[in-house]
Amino acid sequence: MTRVKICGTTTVADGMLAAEAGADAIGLIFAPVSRRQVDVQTARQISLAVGPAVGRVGVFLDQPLDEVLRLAAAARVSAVQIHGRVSSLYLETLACYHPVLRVLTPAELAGAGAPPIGHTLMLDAPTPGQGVPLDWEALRPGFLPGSWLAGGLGPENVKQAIQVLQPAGVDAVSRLEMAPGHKDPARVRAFIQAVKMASWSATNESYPQ
Ligand SMILES: O=C(O)c1ccccc1N[C@@H]1O[C@H](COP(=O)(O)O)[C@@H](O)[C@H]1O
Repeated sequence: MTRVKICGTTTVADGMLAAEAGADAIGLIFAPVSRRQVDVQTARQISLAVGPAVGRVGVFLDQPLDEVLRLAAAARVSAVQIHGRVSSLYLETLACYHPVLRVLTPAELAGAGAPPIGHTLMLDAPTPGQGVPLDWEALRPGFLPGSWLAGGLGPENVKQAIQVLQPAGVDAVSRLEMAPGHKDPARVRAFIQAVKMASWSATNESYPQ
């Protein structure tokens, strides 16, 4: 079953929207460059509102390890998503505290081996959060089992992405919004439904009739 994360959550209402629509996780973006950056007090309120059954993924880009740990703890996240160039020690240290969703670009994937314990890989565009899809067919040879997929996913194309790559999870934001940081409820619901239908089809079509 492909998991689904709805990212760029900036309000309790949008967090509850995703949770009630069946999202497995929501993303709370702390990267200062993001138009969807959420303050840590609001993030904690969102985490507490959606409750323990929904993953809360803190999203970071080019931020010091101590800042990541401080924000992650204060916001009550259940995992951290790390973009950008960081050392192995940075990632190993972080994995002592939180499950790590390590984001790689297609170019970085070429040289990456299987992730260490506590890490899950996610493929995303070089500039995240822009709604630009990756070339899924080109990714197919090197896409590691258990990896997640992001980049330009929406209700209209996620079924094809799942059919091509069978990702363990999918993650989206741009194509689910009315404005940066503000979700379109109908598109969020349609995206989650499309993921679940595509995942169900892929599972059941593989069984011998
Ligand atoms: O969305 C952002 O502003 C952002 C900023 C910095 C790091 C990550 C960001 N978002 C991530 O981008 C992908 C999905 O993007 P899209 O659907 O193509 O718009 C997802 O991993 C978000 O966590």
